[in-house]
Amino acid sequence: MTIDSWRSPEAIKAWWVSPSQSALRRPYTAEEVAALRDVFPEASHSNELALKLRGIFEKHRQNKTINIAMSVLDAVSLQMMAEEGFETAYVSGALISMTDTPTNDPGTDLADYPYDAIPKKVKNLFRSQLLQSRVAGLSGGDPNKSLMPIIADADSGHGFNTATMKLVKLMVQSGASGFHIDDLLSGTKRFDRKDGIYYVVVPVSELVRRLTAARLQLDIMGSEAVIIARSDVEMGSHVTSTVDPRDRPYVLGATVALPRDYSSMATSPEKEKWLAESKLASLDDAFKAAQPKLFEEFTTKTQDLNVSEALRVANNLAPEFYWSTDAARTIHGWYPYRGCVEAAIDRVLACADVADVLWSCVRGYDGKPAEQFSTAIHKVHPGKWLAYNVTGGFPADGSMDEEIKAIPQKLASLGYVWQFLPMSGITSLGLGVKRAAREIKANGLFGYIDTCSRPAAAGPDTSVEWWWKPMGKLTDAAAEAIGDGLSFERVGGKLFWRDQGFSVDDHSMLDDSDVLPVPQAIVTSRPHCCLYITLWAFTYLTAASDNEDSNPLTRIVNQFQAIFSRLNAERQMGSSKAKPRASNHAMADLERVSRHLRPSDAGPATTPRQPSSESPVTFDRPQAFTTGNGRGRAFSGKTVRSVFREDLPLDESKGDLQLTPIAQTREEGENAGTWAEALTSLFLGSKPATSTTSSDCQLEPPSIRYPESQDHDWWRRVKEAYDGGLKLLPALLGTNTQESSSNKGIENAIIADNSSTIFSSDGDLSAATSRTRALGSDHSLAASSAYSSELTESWSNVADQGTPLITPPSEDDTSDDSSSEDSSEFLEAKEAARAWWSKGFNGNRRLLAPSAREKRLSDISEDSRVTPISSGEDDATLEKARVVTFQSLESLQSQPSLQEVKRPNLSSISLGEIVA
Ligand SMILES: C[C@](O)(C(=O)O)[C@H](CC(=O)O)C(=O)O
Repeated sequence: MTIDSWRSPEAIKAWWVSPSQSALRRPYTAEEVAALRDVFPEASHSNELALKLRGIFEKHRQNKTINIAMSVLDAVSLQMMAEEGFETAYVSGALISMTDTPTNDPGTDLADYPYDAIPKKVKNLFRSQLLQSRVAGLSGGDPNKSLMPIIADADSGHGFNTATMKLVKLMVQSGASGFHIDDLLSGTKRFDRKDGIYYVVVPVSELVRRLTAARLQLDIMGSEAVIIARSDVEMGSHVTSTVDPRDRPYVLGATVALPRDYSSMATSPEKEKWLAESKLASLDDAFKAAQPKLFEEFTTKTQDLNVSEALRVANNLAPEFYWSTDAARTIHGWYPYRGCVEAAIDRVLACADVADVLWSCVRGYDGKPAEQFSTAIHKVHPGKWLAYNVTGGFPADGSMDEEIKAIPQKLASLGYVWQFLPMSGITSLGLGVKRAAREIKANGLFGYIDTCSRPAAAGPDTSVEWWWKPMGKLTDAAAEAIGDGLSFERVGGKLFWRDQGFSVDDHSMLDDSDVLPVPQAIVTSRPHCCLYITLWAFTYLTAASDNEDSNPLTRIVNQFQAIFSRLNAERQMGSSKAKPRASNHAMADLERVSRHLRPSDAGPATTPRQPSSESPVTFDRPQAFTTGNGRGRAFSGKTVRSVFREDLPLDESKGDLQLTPIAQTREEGENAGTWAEALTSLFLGSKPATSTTSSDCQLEPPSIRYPESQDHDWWRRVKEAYDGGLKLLPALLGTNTQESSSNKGIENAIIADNSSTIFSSDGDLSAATSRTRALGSDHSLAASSAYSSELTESWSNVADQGTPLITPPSEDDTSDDSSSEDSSEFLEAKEAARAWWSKGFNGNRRLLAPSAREKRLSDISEDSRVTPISSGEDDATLEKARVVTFQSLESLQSQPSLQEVKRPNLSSISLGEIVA
C-alpha cells in the first residue's frame, strides 16, 4: 500500500468489503476515517495474528467446535500452552489486578488499574512468542506453533471515547489480536449483593459508543483485530443512567410513594424495609398493573421513549399513577435494574454491527440462558461468533463431572466459538509452584532436581530450563551475520554442566554443542550427549586400531544400538523417560559418522595427515600425534560436533568432515589417548583395543596435563565432565552437593557438601581440606581410590583438626589411624566404607561394563532401587558395604556437632532413583 492509498477513502472502502470486514457496519464514513489516519500506516505485527484468530473462529463455527483458551500471565506458561496445542491465549484483567499492575498495587479485580496494564502484559507475551517463533525457525521447528493470537481484557474501555481509543491503540501496538469491551461502570466491577448492589452497568448507548470508538480506532490503524462485545448485564443490579430507551424495560422504580428516598435509607437498617414497601417494578409493568385498560395506548404512545419521557405519558393518561426510579436510586445515584439474559441480548444486538463476537458474561454455566442467548442472536445475525467464559461455580464433589465434560460441545453446537477459562492461568501456576516449593523446601536441591529439573528436561517440550540454549542460536546467528562474535554456545556449555547428571537433554540442544556427558546418565537420560564424548573417544580408538573386526567403532555402534533398542522397548512399557527422538538422532549420527571413520582412514603412525580429496576425513590442522602406543589420534569435540550439524549437511565430495587434532604434541596426544580410552571404558565398558592404562581400563588417575593449545577450554570441560560424574557419589549418599570444583584436573576433583562431608578423588587433598574449611564444614569424609602416603598425610592434617574421615584401604599402608574416632564399631564401618568406596564407586565408574549395563537397565525398569555395583563384583558384598557406609555416615551425622544438619534419609536413596 502506498502512502497515498493508505489515506484514500477508496482504499478504506475496499478493505471494508474484504471478507474479514464485510459483516461489520460503521456509523461513520471512510472519508472520516481517512481524515483521522496518520500520514503513513503504523507497521503492526498484530494483523497477522488477528487474521489467524479470525480464521480460528470461523473454522470452529463451521465445524461446530469450540476453541478453548486458558488465561496466561507469563511467557513460560504461554509457551507451554502453545506446545500443548492451544490456539489462543487470554490475558485476564482479574489476573493482572491480582498480580501485576503498572502501579504495583495488586488487589481485587475492580478493573481500576491504569489502562496500559493489560497492553503491557500483552506486549511482553507477544514478544516472547515472537522470540519462540524465531528460535523454532532457526532450530528447524515450526515457527508458527508458538504464535497464538492473544485476546485481551479491555474492560470498560477505561474512560470515555478518547481513552478507549488510546487503549485500543495500545492493544494493537502490543500485539493483541482481539479484546473485549464491556458495559460495566469504569473502575467498578462487582459488589457484594448484601448491599443490594451487584453489577453496575452503563446504558446501552454507552456500550455502543465504547465499541464504536474501538472500531474507529482499529479502522484508523487499518487493524484486523477482533472486537468482542461483552455485556455483564445478566448480573446487573443497577444502571448509571436511565437515558436510553432501550434500557426502559429493565429500569426499576418504586410503585409506592414513601416519605424518604432509598438513598436516605442506604446506611440504615430500614433500607430492606424500604425496598419491600416500595414494591419495585419497571415502568411498563407498573403501569400495566395499575391501569390495565390504558396500557395499550400507553405502549403505543411510548415506543422509543426512555423512562422519564414515558413516565410523562403515563401521568398524562393517569395523573394519579405513581412510579419513581429517582426515589429508588442508591447514594451513588445509580438506578435499580433488572439484570437478565433478555437485557444482555438487547445490549449485544445493539453493538452487533461494530463487534465481531458477542458475549454475555455470567458466573458459572447455565445451559438455558446460553441457549436463549445464541438463539436470539443468530435469529438476527446468523452465524455471528459467540463467546463464553466459565469461571467456576461447579460442585467440588464431582457430582456434575459428566455435565461439565459435555459443556464445551454443548456450547459449540449453539454456535459459540470461543470459551475461555479466566482463572486457569493463575490456578495452574499456583498449583505447580506450590508443589515444587513444597518439595524444594523439604528436600533442597534434590527436591528441585526431582520435582522440577528432571521432569522439565524429560520433556519433550517442557525443557524451559534449557530455553537459553536454543535461544542462544539467535545470538549465534546474529554473531555469524555480523561476521564475528562470541558464541553463545560457550556460555551454554558452561551452564550446561551446572545441572549435569540430573537432566535429560533435548537433541536439538546438543546437536551443535560440544558438551560432554556425565557417566551415570549415559544410558537412561542422555544418550545423545554421551555420544559426543564417545565419538570423540573413538576417533582416537579408530585410528589406533588396524583390525576392522576389532574396530571399536563398530563395537560402539553395536552397543549403542543395543542400548537404544532396549531403551525404546522400555519406553514403550513406560519404564524409561528417555526420548526416542534423542536415541534415533544418536543412532543416525553414529551411523553417519561410522561411514566416515574407518581404520583405513588412519594414516601411518606419527605421519601428519594432509587434506586429501580421496579421503572423507580432512584435517584443517593437519598435525597428527601419537599416543602411548604410537598410533592413536584424537580430535576435539568441536570438530566431532561438526559431524552432527544437521543444518550443515556433510558433503562428502567436498571432504566436509572436519576433524581437527586436539593436540599438537606427542605429549598432548598421549594425554588425549589416555582419556579417550578411559572414557570409552567408562561409558561403554568396552575394553579399548589399545590400553595405555590399567588392564581392566578403570579410570586410574590419568595424569592429564591440559594442553595449553587453543582447545584448552575444551579440555577444561572434559575435566568438568569428570567432576560432574563425581557428583553421583554424594547424591548416592543422600547429601546435597553444593560445590564441585577442581583447579588442577580430575586428580583434584572435589565434591563438597556444604555442611559436613567432603569427597575427594585422588589428589590434592590439602585443597580439599581448605575447601572444606572454606565451606565451614566441621567434618569430612574422604575417599580416595588411589591411596598414597602423601594423601594420608593430607588427611591426617584434616583429622588432626578434629575431622573424622573414612579412607579406602591402603595397599601399602595399613596404619591408617588418621581418624579421631577409634571405636571398633567405627573402624568396622570405616572398613566397610572403604570397601564400598573402592569397589562400589570404582565399579560405578565402570557402570557400563556390558553386563553391568544390562543389569542396570533391567534393574531400572523392574526396580528403581538399584545399587551401584559393577559387573563381575560380588553384589551382595557391595550392597552390604553400601549399607554399612550409610550407617557409618549416619553415625557420623548423629554426632552432636552434626545433629543440626538436615539431610534426606540416606537409606532411601538409590542409584536407580538418581539416574532413572
Ligand atoms: C473475564 C474477567 O473479566 C477477567 O478479568 O478474567 C473476569 C473473570 C472473573 O472475575 O472470574 C470477569 O468475568 O469479570
